[in-house]
Amino acid sequence: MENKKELRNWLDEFNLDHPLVIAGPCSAETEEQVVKIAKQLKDSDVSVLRAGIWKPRTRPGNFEGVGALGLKWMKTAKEETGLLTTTEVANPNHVELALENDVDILWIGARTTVSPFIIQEIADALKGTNKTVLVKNPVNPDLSLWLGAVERLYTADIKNLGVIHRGFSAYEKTKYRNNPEWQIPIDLQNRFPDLPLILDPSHIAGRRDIIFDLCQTALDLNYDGLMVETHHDPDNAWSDAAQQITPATLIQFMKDLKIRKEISESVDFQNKLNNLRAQIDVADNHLIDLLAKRMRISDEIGKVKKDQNVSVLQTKRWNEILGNMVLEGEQVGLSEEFILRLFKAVHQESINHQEKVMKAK
Ligand SMILES: C=C(O[C@@H]1C=C(C(=O)O)C=C[C@H]1O)C(=O)O
Repeated sequence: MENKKELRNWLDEFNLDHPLVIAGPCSAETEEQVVKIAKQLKDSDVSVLRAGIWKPRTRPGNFEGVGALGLKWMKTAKEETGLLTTTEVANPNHVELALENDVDILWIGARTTVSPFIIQEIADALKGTNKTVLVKNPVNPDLSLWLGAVERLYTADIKNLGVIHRGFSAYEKTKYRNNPEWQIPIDLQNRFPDLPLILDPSHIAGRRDIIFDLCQTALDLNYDGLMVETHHDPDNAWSDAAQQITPATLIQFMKDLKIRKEISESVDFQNKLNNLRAQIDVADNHLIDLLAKRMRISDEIGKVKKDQNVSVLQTKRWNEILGNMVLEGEQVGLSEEFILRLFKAVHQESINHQEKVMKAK
């Protein structure tokens, strides 16, 4: 699959002067709830109503969705508000029921994207339709798995495609429910600039107080849309209560968010940008020289260790460096998260260098 302008045709057809907004409850709970939320979202920037019908849960015993009945409620909501509808499908039976009930856009969840078998089954079930399918990132931070699922659908002749960034699970606990790992969707945009990219801030955040910030970051990174979990009474939602916001809050967010353009024709802006970018280029070259120098020193340490048959990894020394660098970084405005990532990468490269020295005949 190659990048093509046509990849964004389905999105362009919305003819919007703002990002595409998909909103609605985590789960469809009752007909009244679905219709009520849809009505509160109508006459705003929201174009598509979302609701989970089948809810794959991490552990059994939680509310697992109302099932096919909820699709009828979404149809009613669509008739009453004119909003399009979207839901998650996780198998061919879901696809069949969604098609029967006139769901406009289907999305594939993070736990489904990880399985090429199921993606193929879903692709087969969609053959011959012109539905738009949005593929959420897989739970693990793996761009090729994500793009593999998209490609599989594309090859099965499903041409109206998009991706949803919902964050990635991580072993280490952070302030996010799912780590954003912004680098992955940035890489994805590099390879497929015309594949519509939508942020799901709700699943990244897991809590409502950082949703606005995530949305703004996405707009700063040229995302094409937002999919936000929205409930008329978030605290009493049957699933994901902590991360849902009210329709009124979302409507206010859409007023407060700054929509960026990718370029500006202003000559003054171009001059300033060129000047600063030249300074970045110089700084980057310094970084490379410095890293190369550090690795040459590490190679020397490798030789000394080899002579004495001492192990490459020196945990005590490494922890001292890490602790010191976090403190140093803090003083010059570099986040702990960044310092840890940076130095872990530097340490790994240093180890690779020493390994090479140790293994050399
Ligand atoms: C360079 C060394 O070897 C390894 C690499 C380190 C580094 O790159 O800073 C630190 C400790 C060791 O795990 C060393 O022992 O000092």
